[in-house]
Amino acid sequence: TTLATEIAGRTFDNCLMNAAGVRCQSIADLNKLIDSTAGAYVTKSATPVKRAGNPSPRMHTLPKGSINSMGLPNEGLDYYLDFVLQDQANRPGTTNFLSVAGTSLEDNLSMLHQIQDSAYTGFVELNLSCPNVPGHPQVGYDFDRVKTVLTAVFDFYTKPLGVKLPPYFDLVHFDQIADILNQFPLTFVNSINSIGNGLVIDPHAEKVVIKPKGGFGGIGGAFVKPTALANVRGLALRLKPEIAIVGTGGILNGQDVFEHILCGASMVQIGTQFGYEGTQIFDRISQELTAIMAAKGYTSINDFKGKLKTFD
Ligand SMILES: O=C(O)c1[nH]c(=O)[nH]c(=O)c1I
Repeated sequence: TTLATEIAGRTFDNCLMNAAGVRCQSIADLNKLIDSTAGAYVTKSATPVKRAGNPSPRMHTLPKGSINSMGLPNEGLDYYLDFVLQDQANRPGTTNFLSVAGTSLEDNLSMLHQIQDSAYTGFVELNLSCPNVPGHPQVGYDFDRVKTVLTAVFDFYTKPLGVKLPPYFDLVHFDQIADILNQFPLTFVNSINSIGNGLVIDPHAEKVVIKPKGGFGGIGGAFVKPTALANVRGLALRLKPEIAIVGTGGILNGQDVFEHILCGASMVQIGTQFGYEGTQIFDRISQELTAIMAAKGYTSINDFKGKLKTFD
C-alpha cells in the first residue's frame, strides 16, 4: 500500500502535507516538516517585506476547531525564497510549495516576477483567500478580480502555480469560479482556506477569544469538514482534468483524508490539527489511512480518488 501521489508530473511519496500558515513561518518549523513523514511542505504566505501581523491573542483552538486572525505575519518573500532554493539544492528531485499573499495586485506581481526570475523549480500557491487583513476583502470572493489577477499573472509566469481559494456556499458560485479557473494553465487549486469571519465566544468571561477585528476570524478544524468536502467535490466535478485539486479543511484522522481523496483531492493539507499535534500527526494519519485502504483492498490512492458515489 502506498500513499504516494502525483501532480503535474511531480511525484510525492506521501499525499499528506501541512496547510499554509500552520507551523511553517520559521526555518526551524520548515526543517521539522522536511524531517517529518509529510510528502511536502508549504511555507507561510509571504508578502514582499516582513509583516508583524495582528495583535495577540490572535489564534484560539478548541476540540472542534480553531479561530484565527493572524493578519498575515511572515518573514517576507526573500526569507522563504532563499529557504526553498537552498532546499531544492540540498534535495534535488523534491517538489514543495511556496505560498504568496500580496495585499495588492502589484505586490503579487512583483513577488511572482522575482520567483519567475529565480532558480526556483517548485510550486507556487497564490493565496487569494486571506480573510484577516483589515481593509482588504478576499480576492477569491470577487470573481472579476480573480480573472484580472490570473490574466496578469499568466501574462509572464510560466512555472507551476496554483491558487488557494476560500470556501464557496452556492453551486452557482462553483460554476462561476470554475469557468474562470478553467481559462488558465493552473497546476492545482487548493480548497479550502478557513471559513472567514466566524466568531468564537467564551461564555464564562462573556468575551470573544481573539483580539483583532472584535473577535472575528477564520474558522478551521472539524467545524469546516462538510464545507471543505463540498468545495473539493464541487471543483473536482467542474475543473478541467489538468488542474489537480489539493484538499484542505477538517482533517483530524485517516478517515477524513480518505473522504477528501474520494471527493477528488490529489494532495491533502492539514492545518488546525497539525498545529495542535505537531509533525507526529503525519505518522499517525499515514497509518490510519493505510489501514483504511488495506481493509478496502486499495493499494494506491488512485484506486479511489474522485470515485465518490451518488444515489443516481
Ligand atoms: O491571518 C492569516 O495570516 C491567515 N489566516 C487564515 O486563516 N488564512 C490565510 O490565508 C491567512 I494569510
